[in-house]
Amino acid sequence: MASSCSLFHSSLSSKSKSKFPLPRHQNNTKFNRPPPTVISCTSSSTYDPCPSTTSSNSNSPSPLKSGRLADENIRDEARRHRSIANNTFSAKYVPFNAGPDSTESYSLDEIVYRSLSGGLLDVQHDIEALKKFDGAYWRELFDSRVGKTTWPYGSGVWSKKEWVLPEIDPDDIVSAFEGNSNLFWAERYGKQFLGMNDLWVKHCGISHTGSFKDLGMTVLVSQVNRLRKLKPPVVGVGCASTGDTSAALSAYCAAAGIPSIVFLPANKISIAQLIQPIANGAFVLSIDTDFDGCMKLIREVTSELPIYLANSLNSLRLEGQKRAAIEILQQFDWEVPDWVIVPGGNLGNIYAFYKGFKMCQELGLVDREPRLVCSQAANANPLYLCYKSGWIQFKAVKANTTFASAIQIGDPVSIDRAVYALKNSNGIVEEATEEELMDAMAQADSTGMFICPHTGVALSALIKLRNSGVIAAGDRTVVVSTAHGLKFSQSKVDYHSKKIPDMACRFANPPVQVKADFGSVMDVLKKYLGNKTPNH
Ligand SMILES: Cc1ncc(COP(=O)(O)O)c(C=O)c1O
Ligand SMILES: N[C@@H](CCOP(=O)(O)O)C(=O)O
Repeated sequence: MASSCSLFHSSLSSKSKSKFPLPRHQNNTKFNRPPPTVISCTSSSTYDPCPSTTSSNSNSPSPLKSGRLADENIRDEARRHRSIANNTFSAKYVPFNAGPDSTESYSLDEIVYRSLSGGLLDVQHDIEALKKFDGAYWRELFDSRVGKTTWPYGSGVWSKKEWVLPEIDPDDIVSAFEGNSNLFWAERYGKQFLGMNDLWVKHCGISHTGSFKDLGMTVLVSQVNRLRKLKPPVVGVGCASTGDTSAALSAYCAAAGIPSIVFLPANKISIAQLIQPIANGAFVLSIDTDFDGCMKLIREVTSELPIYLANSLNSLRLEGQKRAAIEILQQFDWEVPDWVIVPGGNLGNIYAFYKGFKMCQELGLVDREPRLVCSQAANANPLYLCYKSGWIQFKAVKANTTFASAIQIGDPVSIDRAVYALKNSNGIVEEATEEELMDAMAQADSTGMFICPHTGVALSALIKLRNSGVIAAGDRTVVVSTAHGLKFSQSKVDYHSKKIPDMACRFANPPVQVKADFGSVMDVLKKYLGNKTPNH
């Protein structure tokens, strides 16, 4: 931490004379300068995406039962399986939603977050190359990799490597074998509260750092790991965060030995989230502003210093996150659900889901896409307001305090991506008041889950759409749970202690204080049991 500190302080003082590569096309007024030199390299990866088609050295000792040699680790094994054939697949940055005449594109080895016009970028895969294999091929390949420890396919993200970062060498990959998260059948919750029997909760928060951010961060940090071997180096990786991006960034960077820098809005994230980057050795700045203020600062800073931007403005992140959509289809044996409901803040994830579903349809793994719902906290609802205006007008808002603190965002960077995803999936936007989201969370918890308030926001949308008949009782519906409930225990403590001003906390279940004697304990138990009827 001390060395990081001095490194960045000295860099800050030499602000205008940076000799490091700077990102292209920052569209902040401060960034109106000619695009600086960027680093670029031609990919020479020769890794064969399909291990079954590779051959190993015939002079090598005989493999162990697992396929690994006696003195090999899983990375060594992957290295031995490298093919001499050229990699068939590739991807590049292009302007997001560019017209057919656009020729602007960048190698993924360039440091670029914005297009020449200042718009967002997207990672575009060589779809024609991917289409040389049919849907059945891809389904079978992906299915064959689930539940294995083969590097890097044991990861739910890298099991789809050809669709994520096809050209990266497995040696550069930084992975915690993220993904492969539980798709939970919400049997009791669905039946009891919504009359549904095909309701599922995709637990993306049951993950290495407790949120879906791991899915995108393994991709971003792996690419940084690769870039750092090129000249000149990327010194560190930075983000603004409401607590989950920072946790994922710091963990993946720590695993790879890369410095991470996180900008956090002071007193606006949970204690669990605050301690995550601290424990992982990140350089943590607690800044007296909100998330939108931190986001503005990190964009300015990353245009001046050799710090790679890790927020979802960087379209690499979404390549990892889109994989959750593919995994949902896979978990349903490639059947498409009717609805997928996602809580939205900075709005990268809703587009990532759209993109994952779209790719599966385009490449013939499935024949349609689900309808998407994005749900926001009413206290931070710029997308909802835009949707209500008939998509006519987007206006950033001042985000107010919400228990769903990770989505307390008023000026989402991916607004254009979200609008595109929702328009193209016949999507819907909903909002949830504080009471609605906390009640939904408490009810879900009472059926055996332990969800975060953001998942409460998504469930509130489901409740509204069921009540209005938009979502039918028999519709197969997936609610995306984005973080682990344990990160947000304080909100549950407040709710169950009925300590929240102007909130009835109708489903609170406070502990009963009882004297330490047999009679007193028997009295309260008899009263409790008397109120219960057996539940068949
Ligand atoms: C727990 C949680 N849920 C939902 C979101 C919203 O995701 P996005 O910013 O991609 O809309 C975030 C972060 O913003 C988050 O941390
Ligand atoms: N909830 C996020 C907010 C930033 O989103 P990002 O996807 O753009 O990094 C967080 O946890 O920081």
